[in-house]
Amino acid sequence: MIPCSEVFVTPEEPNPEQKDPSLAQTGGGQPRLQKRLGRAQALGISSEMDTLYGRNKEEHPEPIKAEVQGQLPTWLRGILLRNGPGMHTIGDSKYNHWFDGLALLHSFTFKNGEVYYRSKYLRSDTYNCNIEANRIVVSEFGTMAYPDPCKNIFAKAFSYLSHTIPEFTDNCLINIMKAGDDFYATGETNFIRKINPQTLETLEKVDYNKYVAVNLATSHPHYDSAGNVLNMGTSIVDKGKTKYVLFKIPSSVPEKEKKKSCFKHLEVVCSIPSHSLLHPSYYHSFGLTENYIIFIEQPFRLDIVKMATAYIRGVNWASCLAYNKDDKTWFHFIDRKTKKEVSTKFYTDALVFFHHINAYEEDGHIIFDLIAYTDNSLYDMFYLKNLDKDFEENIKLTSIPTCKRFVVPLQYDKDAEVGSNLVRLASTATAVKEKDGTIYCQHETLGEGIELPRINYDYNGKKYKYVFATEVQWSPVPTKIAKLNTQTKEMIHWGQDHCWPSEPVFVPNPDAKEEDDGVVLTCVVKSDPKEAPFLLVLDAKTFTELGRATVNVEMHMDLHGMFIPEQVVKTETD
Ligand SMILES: CC1=C(/C=C/C(C)=C/C=C/C(C)=C/C=C/C=C(C)/C=C/C=C(C)/C=C/C=C(\C)C=O)C(C)(C)CCC1
Ligand SMILES: [Fe+2]
Repeated sequence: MIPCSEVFVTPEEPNPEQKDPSLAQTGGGQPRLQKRLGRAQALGISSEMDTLYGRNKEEHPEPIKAEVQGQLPTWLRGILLRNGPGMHTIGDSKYNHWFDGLALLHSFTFKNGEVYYRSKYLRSDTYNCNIEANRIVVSEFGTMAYPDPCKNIFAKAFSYLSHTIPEFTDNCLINIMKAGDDFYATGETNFIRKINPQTLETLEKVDYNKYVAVNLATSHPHYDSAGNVLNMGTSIVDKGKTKYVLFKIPSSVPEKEKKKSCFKHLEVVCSIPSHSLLHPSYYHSFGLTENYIIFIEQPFRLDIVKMATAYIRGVNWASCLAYNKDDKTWFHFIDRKTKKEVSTKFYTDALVFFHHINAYEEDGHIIFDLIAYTDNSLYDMFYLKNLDKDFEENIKLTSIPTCKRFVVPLQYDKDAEVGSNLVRLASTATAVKEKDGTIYCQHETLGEGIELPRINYDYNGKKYKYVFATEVQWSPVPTKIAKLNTQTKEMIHWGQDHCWPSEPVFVPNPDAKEEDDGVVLTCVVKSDPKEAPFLLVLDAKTFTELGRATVNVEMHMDLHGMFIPEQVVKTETD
């Protein structure tokens, strides 16, 4: 447990006398927490951060019927469940970074042509401790939380020693994962939180570390055809080694063990030693084909010594991430049957990426698509101080998100000449044999200015055509959503004035014959706060609007989510 009783503050702690005394009391049950939350939410509306990103959002735990315009397909039944940061100010303390905010879950339930909206803060230990203390008391990636600010350096050092390995946050704000019959909010630490997808209530806290030695784990797991979860995490300097660990969570457990959690049956698939003991790569997702797991070791690395001393040095963990543009990016391919890594060394130039799009095999090659950058300006762009009222003009990415395709020949003529391109498919991507036997890969660009990519997941690991994504140019403003045809590189778009669409989620038509038979769902928030947000339903083939469900609430900008078909979870009105 995170110790709620300790009084922590963030570095920018204001004068304690400015605090509202009604917020300073400790103890008390849920009603008091609720009251404080209300006040915290009110306090979050500051002129400095009065933007769609920084403003605290109210939760709406009871279903609100949306006003539906247009005709939603009758087969669209289930819950769109999404996650993202909703609260960045607690009492007088503020998070530094948008990705630090407290997780706010929200859902749209589709039933008989009607749509119901609800939202609820994840009651993580982090949330409870912060609200109880009425300040940020648990560190997030971009915000280090401190014990009493009056402590001098020696007191800080003592406090540091008693927190040598601080308990990580369980503020799981990034995504939603299905494991077995259950759903979890996920972040990137060793904790995930079970949630009720209908009521959005927070349930058990799961510590991956009890089942597999990882300190960090991705929030973008994959699912195999049997519904097992495949995920990976980093094990930092454990028994003198730093490694990336791939693990599998079974979709079901034997009948006689039904009461046990599926995590008890978690299996380690394999592990990949890190190129560097003290500088493991940061990664946010990985790839999967029918026969291989793809892990990309990018030169965007955590500095473990810096991390271990961050607390005492008064810096956040994010400052311990560094991109080395002169290093290589290594590709690792693990055979899913043998669990062994392909021995040939493949690499490309330095890049930064967060999202794999899809990957597949063709004629002895592995093809994988990423959204990549040439620097780390994306993370920096989301510091809240950058997202104040003039950010649309002032904040610019120095690297545009680029959809890159790599084509990697697993089977090639071992006697091929040094310097020859081993790619035998129609692509401008290359893979050139080098003197030492390593293979240097260069990408083909499929498109630019898209992020938060989604596909028809039935095509995950298979040859595919379509990417659905949010369109951005050089700023953090999502202006449109796009459908990219990876074969022709054509893009079609949906966008309207003042509309900021979220990550588009593809939902297949149950009778689908083609990859894009279905709808695309996106939450649209308005840049004018007086206008109501809506959930947009597009025909995935043509990107024409089928309908929209408008909800008169202040909706948060979110990150990721999933659609849960009705047969998987009964809808709330059942
Ligand atoms: C949202 C919009 C856009 C795009 C957004 C993108 C590309 C978002 C990517 C999000 C990522 C990479 C989120 C990662 C979050 C990571 C977190 C919260 C990690 C926490 C880890 C902790 C606390 C671990 C500590 C570990 C230690 C200390 C280990 O020693 C655009 C750009 C499309 C525009 C519209 C909106
Ligand atoms: Fe992500």
